Amino acid sequence: MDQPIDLLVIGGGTAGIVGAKTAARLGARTVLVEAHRTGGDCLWTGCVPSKTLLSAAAQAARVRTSGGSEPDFPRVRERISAAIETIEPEDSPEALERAGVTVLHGSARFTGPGEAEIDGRLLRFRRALIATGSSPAVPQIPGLGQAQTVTSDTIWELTDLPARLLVLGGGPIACELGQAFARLGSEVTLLARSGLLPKEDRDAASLVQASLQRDGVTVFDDDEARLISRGAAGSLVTTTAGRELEAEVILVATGRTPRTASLGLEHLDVDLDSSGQVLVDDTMRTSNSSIWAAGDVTTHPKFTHLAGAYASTAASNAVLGLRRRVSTTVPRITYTSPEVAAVGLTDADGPGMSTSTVTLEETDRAVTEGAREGFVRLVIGRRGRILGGTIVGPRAGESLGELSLAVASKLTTRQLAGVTHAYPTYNDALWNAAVAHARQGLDSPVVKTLTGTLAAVARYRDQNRNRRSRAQRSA
Ligand SMILES: Cc1cc2nc3c(=O)[nH]c(=O)nc-3n(C[C@H](O)[C@H](O)[C@H](O)COP(=O)(O)OP(=O)(O)OC[C@H]3O[C@@H](n4cnc5c(N)ncnc54)[C@H](O)[C@@H]3O)c2cc1C
Ligand SMILES: NC(=O)c1ccc[n+]([C@@H]2O[C@H](COP(=O)([O-])OP(=O)(O)OC[C@H]3O[C@@H](n4cnc5c(N)ncnc54)[C@H](O)[C@@H]3O)[C@@H](O)[C@H]2O)c1
Repeated sequence: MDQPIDLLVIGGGTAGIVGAKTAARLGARTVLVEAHRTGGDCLWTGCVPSKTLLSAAAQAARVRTSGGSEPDFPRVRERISAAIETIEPEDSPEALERAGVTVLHGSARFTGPGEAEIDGRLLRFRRALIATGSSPAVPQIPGLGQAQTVTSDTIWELTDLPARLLVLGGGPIACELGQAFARLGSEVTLLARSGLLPKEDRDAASLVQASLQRDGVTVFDDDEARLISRGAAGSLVTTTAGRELEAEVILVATGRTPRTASLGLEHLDVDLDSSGQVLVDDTMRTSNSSIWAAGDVTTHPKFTHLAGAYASTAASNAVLGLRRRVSTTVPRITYTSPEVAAVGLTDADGPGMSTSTVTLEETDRAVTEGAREGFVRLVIGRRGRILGGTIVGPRAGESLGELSLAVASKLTTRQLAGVTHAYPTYNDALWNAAVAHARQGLDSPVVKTLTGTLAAVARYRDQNRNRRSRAQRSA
C-alpha cells in the first residue's frame, strides 16, 4: 500500500471488529491487524464460554436437586465449543473482509507518527484506533508460579473438573465462575480481599454471597493469599488472616492489565493512566489527535457492549472528523444466580435523591415461580427523574433494557408508572417501584387538596346532572 490507509485498527476483539466495520461502512480504507484470532476475549474466553458454562451449571444444579445424575464435564466442554463455533463466523476475518475491511494477521506496534509495523512490514496510516483489550492481572504472591493456576484465559483448557478450586478475587469473574464450578461439583473456596462485587449495591452483593454459599462455595470476603506452597491436594494457600486452604487448581480473577506495554506508544503522545490504560476524552480520542481508543484497553468499564458502542463512535469520529460523544448510561449484568443488573446511579447520595425499592417477595411472578429472592431499587432525582437502579433476580438482565431506556430517555417515575405492563412478569417489580414513588407524589398535602377539590367538583356536577334529569323526567 503506497497511500496511507484511512484507519488502522489494532486488535480484532469486539472493539476492533465494530470499529473497523463502522469505518469501512463509511467508505474509509480500513485495515485491522489481529495478533491471535479475531473475536477477542468475548468470543473465545469471556462472555460466550462463561455464559454457556453458567447455563450448563444451572441445569446441573436443577438435575441434582431432583435427584438426577452428576454432570458430565466433557459434555459441558462440548457445549461451550459448540456455542463458540456457532457465533464465530460473525467475528471471522472472512466476515470482516466481506464488510470491506482488510485483515492482516500479526502483532502491530507504532514506530512513529502515522507509521506502524506489523511483524516487520511497514504500514502508513492517517488515523488509528487502539483496540488491544486487556489480559488477566496476576498478583505477586510467593509460590503462585509453582502452583497449578488458571485465569479466565486458560480455565477453558481444563479437561477434568477440579475437585478443589480456590478462586482469588471477588469481581464478576470470580463470582460467575466460582458459582458455576460449585454447581458442577467442585469444592470451591473464594478468597476476596474487599467483599464480593464491590462496584454493586451492597444488598445485591449480600444476596449473591448468600446464594454462592448455598451452592456450597466457602466465601472469605476480607482476606487474601499471602504465600503458596505444596499441599496434599496440590497447593496449600496461606492467607493474610492465617487461614490454610488446600487447592488442586487456583483461579486467579483479580482484575485486568491493559495491553499497551509493547504497542510503541512512546513514539506517539498517547497518555496512559498509572496502570497503563489509554486515557480518552468523551469522544474516545486520545491525547494524540490522530489516535482513538476503545474497549478494555481504555479506562472505561470493561464490557463487550461498551467496547462495541464506544468503538463505533470512535471510528465514525476518526473517519468523518466528528466530535460525537459517547453515552454515559452504562448497563451491566453479573450473570450469577440471582443475576445482578444495574445502570446509571445505584446510590442516592446526592442532593434531592431518593430510592424506591420493591422486593420479589411482593412480585406475583416471582411468587408463582417460587423464586422470591431479589429486588428492584430505583434511584430517583428531582421531579421524579429516574437516574439509575439495580435489579436482582432470576431474569434481572432481561428487565434492565427497560430501566436503561428510562434512564437514557430521562423518564420520570410517573411516566414509567403510566405504561401498562402485562401481568404477571418480573418487570412488574420495576413498574411497582416506579408506581410506589409516583404515588408518594399523590400523597403530598398540595396534591391531596387538589385531587380532593377535583373530586368535590365532579361530585357536585353529577348531583346537578341527576337533579336536572329527575326534573326533566317528572316534567
Ligand atoms: C470470563 C469473562 C466473562 C465476561 N463476560 C462478559 C459479559 O457477560 N458481558 C460483557 O459485556 N462483558 C463480559 N466480559 C468482558 C468482555 O469480554 C470484554 O469487555 C471485551 O471482550 C473487550 O473487548 P476488546 O475488543 O476491548 O478487547 P479483546 O476482546 O481483548 O480484543 C483485543 C484483541 O487485540 C489483539 N491484540 C492485542 N495486542 C495486539 C497487537 N499489538 N497487535 C494486534 N493485535 C493485538 C488481541 O489478540 C485481541 O484479540 C467478560 C470477560 C471475561 C474475561
Ligand atoms: N457479566 C459481565 O459483564 C462480566 C463478567 C466477567 C467479567 N467482566 C468484566 O471483566 C472485568 C474483569 O473482571 P474481574 O472479576 O477479574 O475484575 P474486577 O476488577 O472487577 O474484580 C477483581 C476483584 O478481585 C479483588 N482482588 C484483587 N486482588 C486480589 C487479591 N490478591 N486477592 C483477593 N482478591 C483480590 C478486587 O478487590 C476485586 O474485587 C470486569 O471489570 C468486568 O467488567 C464482566
